[in-house]
Amino acid sequence: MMTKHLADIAHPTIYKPFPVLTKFYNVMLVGDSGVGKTCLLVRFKDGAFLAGSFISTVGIDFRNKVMSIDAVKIWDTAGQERFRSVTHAYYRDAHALLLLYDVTNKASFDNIRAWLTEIHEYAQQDVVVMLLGNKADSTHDRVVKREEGEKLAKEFGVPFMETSAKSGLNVELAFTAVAKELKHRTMKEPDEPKFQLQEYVNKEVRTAGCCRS
Ligand SMILES: Nc1nc2c(ncn2[C@@H]2O[C@H](COP(=O)(O)OP(=O)(O)OP(=O)(O)O)[C@@H](O)[C@H]2O)c(=O)[nH]1
Repeated sequence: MMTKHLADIAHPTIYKPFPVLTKFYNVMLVGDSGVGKTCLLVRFKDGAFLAGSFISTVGIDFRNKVMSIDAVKIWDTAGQERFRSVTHAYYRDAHALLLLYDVTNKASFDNIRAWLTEIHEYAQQDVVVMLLGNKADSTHDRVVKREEGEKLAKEFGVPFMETSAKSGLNVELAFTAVAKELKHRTMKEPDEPKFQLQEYVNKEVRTAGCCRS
């Protein structure tokens, strides 16, 4: 066990206590089963990809991550219908929702409208929602074009990007962007302009297959 000596405590330059984090933003991952919610969380949290056999989330799970902006508590929900009543209970505490579909699965894209209806029903009115087209690395199996995701996002007025839990494409950005928006809302002076989430995303986003990803 580590001990702290009084002599160290008397010299604040030597002993700096850890900063006390007072704020955790709740970020919830939602979308059909198998779209890659758990993988996205693991990629963001640990920088790794969970390849191989697919183990469905049961109910709900969470992980904390301290970012340079602030800390986030990420709630990984089960996409399976049978857990829906469990996950509904968590919506109202969510500050942001990352809504995922899988670019290789048309049904998961078609279900986005139903997910948005559900969000509307159970989440707070001012919740930050971002649409993510995951598995953008799967070039050969892709059935949903990036433009289709962009169009749907525009229709609902939410920011959009494609991600890949496998390659890491835009994963950090998705979480950073919502954390920046939330932080800005909390800290903003009354006369300060609003944080332009969509503009920030447009500036930072990388495209699948592009050399900059
Ligand atoms: N190619 C590719 N495969 C992915 C990606 N993300 C997830 N997968 C695969 O997709 C499958 C499902 O991933 P999960 O993260 O478990 O899906 P989920 O959305 O959490 O599923 P539920 O827990 O049932 O809601 C796994 O076999 C992953 O390896 C990705 O970005 N690219």
